[in-house]
Amino acid sequence: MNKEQLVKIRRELHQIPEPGFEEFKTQQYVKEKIAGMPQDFLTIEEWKTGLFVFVKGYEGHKTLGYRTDMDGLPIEEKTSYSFRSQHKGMMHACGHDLHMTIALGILKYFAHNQPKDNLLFLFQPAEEGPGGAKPMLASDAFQRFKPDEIYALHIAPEYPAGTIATKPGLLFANTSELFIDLKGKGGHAARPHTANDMVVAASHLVTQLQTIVSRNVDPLDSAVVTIGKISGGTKQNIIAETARLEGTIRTLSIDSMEKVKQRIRSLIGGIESGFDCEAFIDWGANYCQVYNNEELTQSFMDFSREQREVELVECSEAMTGEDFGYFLEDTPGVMFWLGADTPYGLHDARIEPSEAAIFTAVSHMIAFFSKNQ
Ligand SMILES: CC(=O)N[C@@H](CCC[C@H](N)C(=O)O)C(=O)O
Repeated sequence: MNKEQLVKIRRELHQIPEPGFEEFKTQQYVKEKIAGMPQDFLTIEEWKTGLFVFVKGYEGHKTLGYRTDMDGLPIEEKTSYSFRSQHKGMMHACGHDLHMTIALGILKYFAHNQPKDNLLFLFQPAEEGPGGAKPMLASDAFQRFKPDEIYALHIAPEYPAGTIATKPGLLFANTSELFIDLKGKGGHAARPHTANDMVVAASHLVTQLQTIVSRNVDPLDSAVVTIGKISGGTKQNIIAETARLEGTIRTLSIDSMEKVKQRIRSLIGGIESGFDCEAFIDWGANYCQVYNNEELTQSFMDFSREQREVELVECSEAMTGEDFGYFLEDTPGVMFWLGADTPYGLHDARIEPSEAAIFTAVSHMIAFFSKNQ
């Protein structure tokens, strides 16, 4: 696939971001692109709103997996693009449009040039939540095609295009979503003594949650508790009967995740008794850490170091989450960051990743998967 075709695909995908497990147009688009490739070595199987594409190798002694995510985020786009999202309130703000384009670019090459080993391409829905990796891993199709190794990438705004950054072992954190509903008693704004205000209770809780990382987690470990959304009440002169906090927890160690959750339960117990209200916790989707296989990562890094068009960086672990961690629990493999050179971070409405990153990744992964041919 030439650069112009790759850019066209990325821009078309950018315009149709969809939520997790609702990637209907995206799946259709990807299917049409694959249908336009030679079919001789391909077996395609739909899985929910995702796809498995198996490429039969001419020797086929082992199977190498390559996974891309597919979903967008509920963000109103603020880029300068002429090809902005056509789905109001949704945006590819985490690079999944680039990730899918890269997967299609690699796949097209091997649809034309039969690989020695089998390849399995996984187009995975719902990475941003509620998590497509775990059920995809448990699916019959995955168990049938079962890769021996698995690879994936994620764009990294902070590195220049042409950079690949990774490390053996722990790369991304353990995560848990966090939803807390508070229920008190509504009333007239002028009569607070007859009501039980959940805006006040929620405000106290948000402040108390900030003490977990600073006071309860070992300073030499790392954790994050972020409340990304708070809602409650109905009108400025009505005391709120309910409030809801939505957030996420990140920890580098598995033990700290349990400890943070325990502290959240205790603080919520305190809010319930202190504010005479009821509280309900939902931990939402939990993702295990992304842990790169040491040996495969060393060999991927050695290979990358030798490629002149790539700048390899050995990075530190990050507090981002990725349900690709579930594939790595099952199958040895490697995840890496792909430099995409934009001043705006992941999940920012203004992010404009460099499309040059697509070309780097496509040629790098074609060379990597071809290295033993
Ligand atoms: C790479 C990236 O940004 N991943 C997401 C994963 C979301 C996990 C889950 N929905 C949560 O919010 O905990 C991230 O936010 O790190």
